[in-house]
Amino acid sequence: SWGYGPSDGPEKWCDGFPVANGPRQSPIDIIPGQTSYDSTLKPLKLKYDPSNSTDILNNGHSFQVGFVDDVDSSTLTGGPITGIYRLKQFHFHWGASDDRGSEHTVNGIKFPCELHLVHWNTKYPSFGEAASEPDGLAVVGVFLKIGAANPRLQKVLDALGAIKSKGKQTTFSNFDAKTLLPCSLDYWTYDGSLTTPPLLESVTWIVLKEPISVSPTQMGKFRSLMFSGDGEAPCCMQDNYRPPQPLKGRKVRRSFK
Ligand SMILES: NS(=O)(=O)c1ccc(B(O)O)cc1
Ligand SMILES: [Zn+2]
Repeated sequence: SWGYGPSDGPEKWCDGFPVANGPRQSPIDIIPGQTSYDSTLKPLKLKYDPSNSTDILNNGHSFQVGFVDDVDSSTLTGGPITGIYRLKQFHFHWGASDDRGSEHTVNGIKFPCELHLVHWNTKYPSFGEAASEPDGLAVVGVFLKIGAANPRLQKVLDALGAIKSKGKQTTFSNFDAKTLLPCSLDYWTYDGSLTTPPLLESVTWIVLKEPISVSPTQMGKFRSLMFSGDGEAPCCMQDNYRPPQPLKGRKVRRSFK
């Protein structure tokens, strides 16, 4: 299946997933000077119940923290979306070194890491159904910038020892995803896609302008994970990011002046 190497990486994904060359692919390079302020955009409302994180999983492409999503306990409302979207999971993308790793870029600048909080529209019966609808998903993207160690992030990183290789999963309860958000919820928004196969064009992207901090040592913890499973040739999980894709005429709006 697909990966991030020379033989199975982003340049090859169009072979198995032709939508890779579609009209609303993600990520993109955000050029702030070319975005339009939209005063009709509402403030983002993220209501995350700290008690409903469930597990942490190495899925062979990243690691993700899962949430109970059979009730409206952790939700996204407001912002550019209408209705209620439920938090399903969050995960990250990062580089082999601190000079790259984010999927979205700003004026061509790459950050060392990017957090994605994945939500699905409750007008559809499940995540799987929503993922194939043009208004099915909303992903909040948060940049991580090198600076002081982030104590809230450290709680997630301390669990990585138990999920080093592909397929490993362990319980991860009572984690409040809100603690990973920056002070300001100012954002850019545009219509896009999943950034990994199946690359479905069902995502309203909401990229926060303010990054959160991560230390070089903490970045090293991300890179201690493996793409590979137990018994396979060990392959460090790093550079698991798709580069920016053509805008193809799309408008990027911003919620702030
Ligand atoms: N990287 S992303 O947030 O666009 C994303 C989210 C979910 C899935 B998925 O559930 O397959 C794939 C990519
Ligand atoms: Zn992602």
